[in-house]
Amino acid sequence: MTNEFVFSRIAVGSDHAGFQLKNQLIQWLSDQGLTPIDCGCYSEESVDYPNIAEATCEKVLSKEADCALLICGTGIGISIAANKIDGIRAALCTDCFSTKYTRLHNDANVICFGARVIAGGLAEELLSIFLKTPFEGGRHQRRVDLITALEQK
Ligand SMILES: O=C(CO)[C@H](O)[C@H](O)[C@H](O)COP(=O)(O)O
Repeated sequence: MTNEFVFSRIAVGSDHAGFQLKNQLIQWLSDQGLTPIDCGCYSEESVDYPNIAEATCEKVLSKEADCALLICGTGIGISIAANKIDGIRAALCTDCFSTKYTRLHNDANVICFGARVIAGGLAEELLSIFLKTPFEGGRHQRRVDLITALEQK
């Protein structure tokens, strides 16, 4: 990992369970000089995470954002929803190793957190790793291409 960010515009979305962590991480992104794009939700009123996943991932597909961060209670529901969208490779991350390798090997373009699972400090650390780690390409590009081909079936 370098100290340089490889992404600068980050679409950020959460459901009600992730609302507080979303706000913390939006502040952290701004503090790093990056550009967070807040895709909601905008309060702790209950909302449905598939709608948030769709609205947030749309920013990546339209190239308004370079990548996205999604948060729900466990991170599972919102990552399942995001991975139904063509062109999205969403990774639910809870540790440094997986976070690094989902960028190096999977070219993940969405990182997901469970706000009821990990603390804010770890989330900041993982987000930093994700945003600073480039895709390795090579044999991994072939595998990512095979994933993309699955979307056409
Ligand atoms: O979908 C989830 C589980 O994968 C998310 O954690 C949601 O945030 C959670 O289900 C929301 O639960 P709530 O009881 O409606 O707050």
